[in-house]
Amino acid sequence: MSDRIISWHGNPSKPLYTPPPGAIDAHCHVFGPMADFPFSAKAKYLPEDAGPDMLFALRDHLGFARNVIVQASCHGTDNSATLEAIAKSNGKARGVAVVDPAISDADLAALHDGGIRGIRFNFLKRLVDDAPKDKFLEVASRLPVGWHVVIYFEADILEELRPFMDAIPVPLVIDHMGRPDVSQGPDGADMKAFRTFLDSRDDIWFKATCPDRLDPNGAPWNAFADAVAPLVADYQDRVLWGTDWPHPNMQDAIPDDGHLVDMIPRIAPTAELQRKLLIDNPMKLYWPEETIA
Ligand SMILES: O=C(O)c1cc(C(=O)O)oc(=O)c1
Repeated sequence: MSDRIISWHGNPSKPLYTPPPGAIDAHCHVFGPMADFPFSAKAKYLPEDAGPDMLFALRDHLGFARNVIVQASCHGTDNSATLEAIAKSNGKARGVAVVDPAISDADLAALHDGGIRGIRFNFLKRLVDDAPKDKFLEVASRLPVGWHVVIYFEADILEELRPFMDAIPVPLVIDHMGRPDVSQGPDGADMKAFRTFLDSRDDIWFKATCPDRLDPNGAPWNAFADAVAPLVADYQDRVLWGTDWPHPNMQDAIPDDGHLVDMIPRIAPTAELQRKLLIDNPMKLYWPEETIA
């Protein structure tokens, strides 16, 4: 692999929309810094450094209070960079790890102590070499209490993954809604299939994220807003939101993070929907001890 890439905006705008106090960016990543946390030998992209100081500066600039840091594929199963970012956050970040499925129970417990509350299974062939379902199921059956599984897949393998996902005994969180083709509209085949999946269990959550990845027409992402707003309204107690900063692999269409935040009122138009999306829902998954039972 050769040049390191930059996939994030150098000077994102200040959003016009102000998130409510306590709002959580529930999907973001850190890259490196490489000198301290080298990238995986199996990484499919080699980014410039985008460490915790940059992430927390962006959090403040955009008007958020907390982050959920999802282990990026370029760091493989070494969660040190994610753990270091959580440790530096003064309790304002928690995370999702990617683990070798053979991880010991003691190492899972250590991840919990470091602020991890879930593990991620990635099924995108352009990001990972293999995704062993049998091994994933085994580790999913012995996670620390309160953890969930985050799954990243593309819409064309939703049906194929159903038996596997149905067998996971903890809550599921689906990254980027399983990448529907939002240009099909709110009643398109991909959205319908995703709704059927959501209706199969009441503990499937999803992230209404990544208009930049999912809207083939680009900014201002009208197709994304049209397709996703009804989903947020209908599943308002199970939806999360995040920037996806530093936008892995988006170097050819880098989104302005301020504009991403300005999508929030377009997919969640009322104060109540916004509170659920940005505070109540992510708090239940990541800071449950602070929520009233
Ligand atoms: O679509 C992607 O390229 C992508 C990659 C990663 C990662 O490399 O972990 O995470 C994401 O949420 C999205």
